[in-house]
Amino acid sequence: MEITYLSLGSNIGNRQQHIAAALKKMSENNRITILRVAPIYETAPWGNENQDWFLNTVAEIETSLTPQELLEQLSNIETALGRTREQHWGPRTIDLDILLYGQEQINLPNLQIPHPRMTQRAFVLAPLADLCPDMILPDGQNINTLLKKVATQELKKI
Ligand SMILES: Nc1nc2nc(S)n(CCO)c2c(=O)[nH]1
Repeated sequence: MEITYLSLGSNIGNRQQHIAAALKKMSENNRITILRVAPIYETAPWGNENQDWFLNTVAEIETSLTPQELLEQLSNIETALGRTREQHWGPRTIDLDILLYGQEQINLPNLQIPHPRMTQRAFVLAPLADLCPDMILPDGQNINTLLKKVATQELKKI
């Protein structure tokens, strides 16, 4: 069993409901145990600023699924909740990203762990730091140092 951190985000429709529904579907998988969920943040859109603000949080889970199996389960949940992949980095009903899978470092065409952009994103680092204030990433970076670097990205706890 590995301790895994997931990013959840939504910026279409009832954003809080989409996040709650995704967590519920995860909890219904008997190979996933949700241990803790960070506070939810309202966050400025990153990457493509020309879209609505998101709600984001991070969930800490324990899973016996392999990283690839977990990715597949998360994709199934996104589809079940009406995710359509129109625009890259565009609006979405729900987005589930694997941030960390234990201390593993994975680099496959369809799966990079730790998430390659997580250190650039306040909407990931802030809730992750709520759960793990002294986290050191597998490559040795300190979460508090990283948080300072993204301090200009707007977000607020709801
Ligand atoms: N604030 C914010 N900006 C984002 N840009 C992208 S892409 N995404 C989707 C996650 O990759 C988000 C997000 O979840 N939150």
